[in-house]
Amino acid sequence: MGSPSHSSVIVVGAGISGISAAKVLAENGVKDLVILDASDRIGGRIRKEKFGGVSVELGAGWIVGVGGKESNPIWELATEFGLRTCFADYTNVRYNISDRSGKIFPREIAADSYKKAVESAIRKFRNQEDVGGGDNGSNSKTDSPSTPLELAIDFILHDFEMAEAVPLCTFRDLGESEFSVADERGFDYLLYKMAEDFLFTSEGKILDSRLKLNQVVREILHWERGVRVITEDGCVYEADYVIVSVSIGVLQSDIVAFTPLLPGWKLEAIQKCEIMVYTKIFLKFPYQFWPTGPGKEFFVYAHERRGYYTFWQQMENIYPGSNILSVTLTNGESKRVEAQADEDTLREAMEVLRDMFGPNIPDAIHILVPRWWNNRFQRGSYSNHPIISNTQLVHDIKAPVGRIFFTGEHTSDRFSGYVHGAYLAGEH
Ligand SMILES: Cc1cc2nc3c(=O)[nH]c(=O)nc-3n(C[C@H](O)[C@H](O)[C@H](O)COP(=O)(O)OP(=O)(O)OC[C@H]3O[C@@H](n4cnc5c(N)ncnc54)[C@H](O)[C@@H]3O)c2cc1C
Repeated sequence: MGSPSHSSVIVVGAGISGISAAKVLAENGVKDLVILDASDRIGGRIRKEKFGGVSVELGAGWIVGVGGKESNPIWELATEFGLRTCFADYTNVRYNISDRSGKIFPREIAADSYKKAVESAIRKFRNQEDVGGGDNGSNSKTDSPSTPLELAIDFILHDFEMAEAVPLCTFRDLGESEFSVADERGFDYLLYKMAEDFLFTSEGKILDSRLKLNQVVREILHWERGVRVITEDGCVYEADYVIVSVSIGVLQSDIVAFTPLLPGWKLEAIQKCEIMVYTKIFLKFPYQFWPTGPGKEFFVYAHERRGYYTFWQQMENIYPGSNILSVTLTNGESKRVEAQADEDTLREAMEVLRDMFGPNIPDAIHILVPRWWNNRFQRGSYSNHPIISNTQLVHDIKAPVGRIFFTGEHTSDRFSGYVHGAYLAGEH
């Protein structure tokens, strides 16, 4: 092993927060930096993959919060770099709910259930606010969803929208519209364009030796005058400061050891932050058998098990003629599906589709099941701070410890969970 390289700053993680942090440093004259990422690419949870002849986004796929009083910086970048997007048309989603026999619930019944679910969520939110952030158990039994329709609506509201029930900053300040990324170059094209400003690139590739991929950080030693970062393959990097941008799930796991240990308040904040697992499964068909057109982009399946292949998107708006459907699972269902063989997932998804569209639809010819929970460099999809911002928790999660700084979507006080939150946290 040669003597360790020394730089001013080491950035751990080349997701959007790590890249935006490094860019701001470079713009401010800090050019001797090193960016280490465990995987073989930049982007982290922004990740495209070729599937069924097009580029699908396994991670972030929507630019959320557009058209409000404040501008969404990711929307600005997308516009500047000509990223192809299309409007995500959720308008009719609550009326496209099928029961297990394929019948669409009548509009008035769906609307009524939806209204009740929103009212109940608002009541719960207000009660939590009154008791200062804790859940006082006010989600009474009578409020709890129990029928397949109620469970489906509860899933849409809580695992998807939330905007209608609680004043999330993203929707309140940035706007209520969402746009799907519909660009063959992928959402991560924005990261390459950002990197071009401060790293050496050629023909769409980053060739700068300051970006080091396949470097799994296992230990961060820190003392009064500097830091030392040690990777799984024994490389040692020294610097004046380190910025850690790995996900909250990675921080909760034992992959990165801090020596000396992080202080108790920091460890407590890290452990308190909840992680959401969110999985988009893609299915490719020989031909399209689902309805298309305005108000048909999303459809919902109501089952007695909450979150069981509930939320579907047809990708005709994004990639016309691609014959691809995507279904979203979350948390327990995501983990269950990650643990089983893809053929079992395909069989389950086909049973659900045959419930909705009848027995004669064709089998899917390909399936793609991302595994965010079992990816040791992610350990989940995004942070889920308690809805009522616990100011102390957010403060502690992002607070530096000596020469160690923390960034990433989970450190954003206003926009945690989102790409724009990660980007702004990195800049900050
Ligand atoms: C399925 C899914 C759907 C989503 N949908 C949306 C959406 O539609 N819109 C939206 O705004 N947001 C969405 N998000 C959230 C969004 O993707 C994230 O908030 C954002 O990309 C996080 O960026 P980050 O830089 O904080 O973290 P990351 O992108 O996770 O970057 C951290 C980097 O650290 C690296 N790393 C981890 N461990 C180590 C280690 N030990 N050593 C070295 N490197 C390490 C990782 O490889 C990774 O590249 C979604 C996320 C997922 C997973």
